[in-house]
Amino acid sequence: MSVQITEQPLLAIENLQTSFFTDKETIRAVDTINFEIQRGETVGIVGESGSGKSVTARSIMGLIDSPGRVVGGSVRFGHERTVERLANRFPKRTVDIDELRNEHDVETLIERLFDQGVSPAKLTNDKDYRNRSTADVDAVELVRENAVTMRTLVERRFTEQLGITDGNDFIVRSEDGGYVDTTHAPEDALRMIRGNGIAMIFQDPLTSLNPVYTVGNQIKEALRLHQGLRGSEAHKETIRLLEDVSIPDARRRVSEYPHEFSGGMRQRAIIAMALACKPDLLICDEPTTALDVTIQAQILELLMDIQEERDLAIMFITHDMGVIAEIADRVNVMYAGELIEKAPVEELFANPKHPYTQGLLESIPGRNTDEDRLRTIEGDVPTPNEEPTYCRFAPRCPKAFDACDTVHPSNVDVSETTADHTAACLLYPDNMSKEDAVEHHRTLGNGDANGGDQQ
Ligand SMILES: Nc1ncnc2c1ncn2[C@@H]1O[C@H](COP(=O)(O)OP(=O)(O)OP(=O)(O)O)[C@@H](O)[C@H]1O
Ligand code: NI
Repeated sequence: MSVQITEQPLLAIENLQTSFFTDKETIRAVDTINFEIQRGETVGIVGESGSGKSVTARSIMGLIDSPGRVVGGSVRFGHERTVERLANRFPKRTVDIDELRNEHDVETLIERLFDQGVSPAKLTNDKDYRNRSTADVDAVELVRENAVTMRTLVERRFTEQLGITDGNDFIVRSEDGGYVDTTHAPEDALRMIRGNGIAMIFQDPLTSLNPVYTVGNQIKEALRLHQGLRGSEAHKETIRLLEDVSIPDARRRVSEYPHEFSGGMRQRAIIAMALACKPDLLICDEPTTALDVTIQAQILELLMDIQEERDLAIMFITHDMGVIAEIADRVNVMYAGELIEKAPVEELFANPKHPYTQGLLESIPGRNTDEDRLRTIEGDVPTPNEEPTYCRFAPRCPKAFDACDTVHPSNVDVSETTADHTAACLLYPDNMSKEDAVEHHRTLGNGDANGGDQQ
């Protein structure tokens, strides 16, 4: 697997918060989560039913409908081709970081924010500055240590507060990599992104295929929309795509209807349709759940092959830890709207830290000594309908103690060997005493450690 190391991730999710406002309550379906996807890698999102996986995917795609809304944070998609195309189409809503840098002095801007009472914790994610007040930190220091740059100011949208943009922008351009923020993009921009930048496949292939058109015609339509192909050119490309996803006898099957395809073949057709958009990121929401185990394995194999060929990044959603082990490079574990553990896949399986992850791993068939007595975590995921001032997993947690009911755990580093492993649990960091760890989380929670920058 070739994971290209570039400064900018392909996708950066920062403090994303999506809620559903029902008559009865506000459901915080995605509650302030942070993660990144690099080019060409597979990031798994795992968690039980109701943990917020699908809402995360739909938030990225700009597909949240009323009564739901993205209420905070950002989703930055950084593929150059998409950024260029959108910047050309929406020039008035594009901000150029390099231009801003020429026009303004970052130090002065930071000082102005300090004067308005903005704390370093809100300006930077840098741990060294998290819990310090503006009185303890000066602008020069932040700039010198690269803890705040023009890019951070733009990303965190202080530009509007500073009056250097109108705050209407959702496209950021820069020599060293720009991005499009899908949470602030209008519908016509989102359609352009969904067309070429990010494609999504769902659990049930039937809902994604129209029963009244042949499979071939539906792929051709995608090719016409996203690549401008028509006629025999489109026909040839359609057959090539069907062959790419290993549909046998593609020349004949191109003119068949979805109901003539088996479940596995339909899912292959859906993947072909997603590929017709030439996406850079493919979001798969439980694409194999409805399939039997053998077919499931074939589809996973297919996705991995395609990924290698096309240098495609994949975000793979599943509740199945076994599937995660097969396909993911890095894993995000979600629980009740929150991201509670994050690690490279080998590290997560060898060294799960959060009691919830440990529970999920114990429930994989074959990992227990006694296979018949499959252990699952007792109870259900609670509906996240209030602000977490406690640990949402505590009621089901075998390791819960008093403080879990009154202190909300933040994600902290949990590994000596990799900086890439975090968990949100009061038991960590485990090089601290329990009391100190709890105190640490209490301060992180109060100190706005995640830099929640928007309402
Ligand atoms: N349209 C909606 N209206 C109200 N609440 C919703 C809506 N969509 C999702 N939710 C709530 O958001 C939370 C997260 O749902 P989500 O579908 O993201 O879970 P999931 O992790 O994808 O679960 P599954 O594995 O079952 O697909 C749940 O509490 C769910 O009830
Ligand atoms: Ni789901």
